[in-house]
Parts: sequence; C-alpha cells; structure tokens
Amino acid sequence: MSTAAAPVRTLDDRTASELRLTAEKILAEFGTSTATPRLLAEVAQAAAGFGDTLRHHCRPVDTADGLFVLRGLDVDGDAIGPTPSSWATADGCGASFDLQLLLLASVMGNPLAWEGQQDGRFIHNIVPAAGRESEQTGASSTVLLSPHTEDAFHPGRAHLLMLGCMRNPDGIATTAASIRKARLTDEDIGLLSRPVVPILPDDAYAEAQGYAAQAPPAVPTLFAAEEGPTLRFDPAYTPLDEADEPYRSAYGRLTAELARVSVAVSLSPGEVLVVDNDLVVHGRVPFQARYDGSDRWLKRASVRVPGRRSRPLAEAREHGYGQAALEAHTS
Ligand SMILES: O=C(O)CCC(=O)C(=O)O
Ligand SMILES: [Fe+2]
Repeated sequence: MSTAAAPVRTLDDRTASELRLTAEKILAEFGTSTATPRLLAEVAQAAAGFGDTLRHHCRPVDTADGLFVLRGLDVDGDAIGPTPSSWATADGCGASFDLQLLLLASVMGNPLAWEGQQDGRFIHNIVPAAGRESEQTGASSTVLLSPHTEDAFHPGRAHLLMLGCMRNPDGIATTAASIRKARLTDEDIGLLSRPVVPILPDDAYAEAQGYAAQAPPAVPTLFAAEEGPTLRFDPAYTPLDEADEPYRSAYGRLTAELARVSVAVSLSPGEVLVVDNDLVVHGRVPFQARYDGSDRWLKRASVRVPGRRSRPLAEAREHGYGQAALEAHTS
C-alpha cells in the first residue's frame, strides 16, 4: 500500500463560508439536522442555488484514482464536543457538518438512506464502539476493515461515498484501491465478469441478514461499463467456497492487485473523501480505540447519481434482501 497523494480540490474561504452559512441557516430554522421532508426540500432548494465554483468542486471523479479529497470546510474541534460513543447516541452532534455534507451530497446527486441502517439517517456517524472492535463494519477498530464496495449486497447501493472527518487524532487511514489502476489478464476479467457467487448483506444490516424469501442472487465482480471497468467487491461477505477453483484463483489475483494499488488516505478535520463506489473499494487500517470522547469520528453520506450507467442492467431484477434505499429528493 502506498500513501501516494490523492487528488485534492480546495474550496476557497468564500465558497466554504457560503456552504457553512447555508447549513447554519437551515439549522436555525429547523433546530435539528434530522432529515424531515420539509428540511430535505429546503436542502434541495439551497443546493440548486449554489454557484459555479461549488458545483465545479462537486463534479464527478475525473481521474483513474476514482476519488478526491475536498478541503476547506471548517471543523472546530472544541465546538463539536466529544466523539459520541456510538452512532445511536450521535444525534445532534456536529449538526452543522451534517447539513454541509447533505448539501454537498445534494449537489453531487441524490443522498441515500437505508431503513435498516443507522435508523434510516442520511448522514451516518462512523465512530469506534465498545464491544464491536473486531466487526467488519464502521464501528470496529482493532481489525483491518477489508477493502469493500459500500453496500455491495444491494443493487441500489451508492454511486458515491462521502467520508467527512470531524476528528482523527492518530491519523488513522482509510484505504482506497481503484479497479482502473489494477492490471488483470483478459482471462481473469472474463472469469470475474460472470455471475458466480452472491454478496450477502453485511453486519450493519441485521434485518437483511435474516431475509429468506428468495435465494441470494449470484452477481458479477467486474463489469465493463462504457467508460471503463467497474467493480462490486466485498470478500468478507462473499461465499467464495461456493465458487469453482478457477474463479477462486482469479478472485485471489484481483484481491492482490487491489492491495498493490491501494492508497492510504488519512483525513484531517474538515476534509471530505469522495470515493466513486463503482471504481474504488475502501477499507480502514486497524487502530486502538480510546473510548474517552477523543476518538476518530467520521460522517458518512451515500449518493446516487441519476442516469449513471456504470452497472449491469441485470441488477434491476435483484431483490436486495428486502432492503429499500430511500432517496432524499424526488428527482
Ligand atoms: O472508517 C473508515 O475510514 C471507513 C469506514 C467504512 O468503510 C465506511 O464508513 O463505509
Ligand atoms: Fe465502507
């Protein structure tokens, strides 16, 4: 893994304060960042009114890195208060940043929420939680969070994943590996483009894991989209032992290639990592949680980009394990 510099887009002070003031005006009106229909309508309207500079910074990922870091947002480490001890107790914490992320997400596309994850919230809190150290979810810490496509089990998963940093005192890195940088033989690409094994719901979705109405659909790992290859990859939740040997070894070579091209992005407060979820798998290096209010704290938003054709059409027939993605704005 390298720490090669990720592409950076820096908001100038004026644009950053316009974003912050807009968020704070909405907060003052509603008194909370809880996404009610009225608040979402106001967010959509405000997002549509932003000028060209902000819009330009929110343009699609445009390099083979498959990601960029947006800089210039302001996070006041004292004002945000202590890091919450779990997502469930994070309501109202960092509310201005929640709304700034929601506004940015609304400029980039349509923010997504899941009924079954973090109670349907549009902005998730990623904090280490006691007792969950070794899970493969955002709440873990002592284990490597293996590289994965976000919500890979679902056809309605995000096109873009945004990770905004509130606090990261030990500089713990998010890892990111782009399929556009990986080198694979045509034979491996052919093998991995066939639907052979399913991707099961991850541990953040207890209800979906109990879904038994229909069998899990086999899905391809790689897809040749018009603009280049895309991937759907979550080895921790892929029953690879159901696949034949040639497939398993091709999968192993893909895993090794992703490790080879992986970069480490250590976010500082106010930085937002934007990852193209069709190009890049992300993860996190292990760390020791403190559980004293000073822990690493990220905010996460998921975005659908209307009209994008980066995925197999057959995904439209998947059941999604009974999970529904909720879109913030009717488009
Ligand atoms: O904590 C991180 O850096 C990434 C965690 C993660 O995979 C996520 O929030 O989706
Ligand atoms: Fe993730």
